[in-house]
Amino acid sequence: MSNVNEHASRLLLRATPRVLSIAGTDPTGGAGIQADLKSIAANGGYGMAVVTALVAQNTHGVLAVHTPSVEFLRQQLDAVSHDVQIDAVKIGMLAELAVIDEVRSWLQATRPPLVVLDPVMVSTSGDRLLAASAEQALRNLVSLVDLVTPNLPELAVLLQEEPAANWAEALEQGKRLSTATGVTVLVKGGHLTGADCPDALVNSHGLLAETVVEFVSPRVVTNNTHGTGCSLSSAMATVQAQTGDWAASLSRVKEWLNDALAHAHSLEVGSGNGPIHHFHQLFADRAPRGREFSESLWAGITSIRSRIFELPFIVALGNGTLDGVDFAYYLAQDAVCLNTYSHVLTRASRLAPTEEEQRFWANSAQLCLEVEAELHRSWVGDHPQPAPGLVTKGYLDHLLAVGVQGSYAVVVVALLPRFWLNAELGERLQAEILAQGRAEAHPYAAWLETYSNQAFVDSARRAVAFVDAAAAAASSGERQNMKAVFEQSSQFELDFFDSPRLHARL
Ligand SMILES: Nc1ncnc2c1ncn2[C@@H]1O[C@H](COP(=O)(O)OP(=O)(O)O)[C@@H](O)[C@H]1O
Ligand SMILES: Cc1ncc(COP(=O)(O)OP(=O)(O)O)c(N)n1
Repeated sequence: MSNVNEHASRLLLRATPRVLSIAGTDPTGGAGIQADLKSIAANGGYGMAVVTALVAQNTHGVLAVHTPSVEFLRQQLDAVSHDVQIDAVKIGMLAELAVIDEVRSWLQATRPPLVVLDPVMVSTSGDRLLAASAEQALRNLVSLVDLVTPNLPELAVLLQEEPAANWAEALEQGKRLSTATGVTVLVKGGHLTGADCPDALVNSHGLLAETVVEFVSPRVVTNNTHGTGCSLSSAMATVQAQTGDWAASLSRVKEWLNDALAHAHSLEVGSGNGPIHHFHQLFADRAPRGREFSESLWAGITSIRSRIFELPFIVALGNGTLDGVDFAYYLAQDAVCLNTYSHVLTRASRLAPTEEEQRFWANSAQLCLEVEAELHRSWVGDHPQPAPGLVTKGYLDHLLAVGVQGSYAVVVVALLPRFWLNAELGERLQAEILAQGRAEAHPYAAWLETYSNQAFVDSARRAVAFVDAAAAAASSGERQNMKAVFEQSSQFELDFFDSPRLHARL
């Protein structure tokens, strides 16, 4: 423990260290032991847990604390240490004096090779997690550990000083605590304000390359900071048991923690200060299931979809007041588009991994050519094919580039918005017309039928299902690429619907 040389000689590095958390509970899973176990696993350790206190708490605060007897605490501690070789210990909430004394006695008897102490005193919600009468005992415990990780109010209590008002003062306090205890102090900047969130390892006894080794990361704008201190300290215990280098450990842990904060909102746990996303890396890498991927694509273009329905072209198309010049421009450009679209569909068919998909994309390519011919017969007439307008050209260049360079997954996702957005548009406008009882009199009802008929809607559904299957087989990097390409094609669809307003009368 605290003695530096002793620590260095006894610390055996392990790829999967066995890490014991001695801490209180959080039934919502964001802080305490539940957070520690996730944090240890997310950082590559095997987590174990001894409960010091049962805490009825949630993302809003603490309702009650029940502290089991110290005899039972010791039985838990002994049950682990009599059987398992412990590589690192993280100590969190200790609640009261008797608990601190028992943990201290167990540490002295067991002498684990690496101990990190998070001196938990008060939660973010302002509730006490350590009896005021136990503060001195906690101060005395610091010199028995290898790393102590106080937040700014805790650092002040340990030193019996006023809380630091800024980062420079915090570092000075960290130095004083290290000098007094011989221990490395992780000074944390979470409670400060500012665009950055600094943390620093401070050791006044020459253990580090410099007395202060600082790491700064951007401050994540989020309310979901519940359990960050717990997660940081248990991650530090885990990674230090793998690397044996405090600076390298903090650098790695801070990067992980920052991403866990940035992804926290996706968990949607509780209505107060939610937990961080410990397993964001694992979730990002795992293959999506069912319609998960397409649902995330669809949700990602919510604003594009709303903007399409607000376009003057679409509003006028729906209520039948669309100017013939705009409609003619749109149809002529659509005919140009369909031709190239058919080429890219043929490419998708060539790349498709199953016969079913090959047939589907090939049939769609054929249908496109038929719709193009029908457009000429019924709407465009014998007018010569116009040059592609600016938007059409941009969209076609995008589709052709993806068609030439993209994998099957990327090609089909580039084609998807045309199926999906047109099916949505056809269905919604057709329903509007029917609701108004104007199907007979509506000038564009026959054209809208192309996209609202059941066969087209079914095709769109199958295209979505094939994209989901392709995403499930893709790497996470390729899925990111798919999402970007889908958004680009969707943006082009929006611009395409708006192009008559901008270009029809030039
Ligand atoms: N909004 C944030 N953005 C980035 N990092 C943060 C943020 N809030 C806290 N942290 C980091 O979380 C860890 C815990 O910090 P802190 O809030 O100071 O302690 P505690 O959770 O014990 O009160 C530190 O590494 C700190 O830099
Ligand atoms: C059981 C338990 N232990 C510790 C805390 C405090 O967690 P911490 O990571 O310091 O941060 P906040 O949750 O206070 O933001 C806790 N709440 N419960």
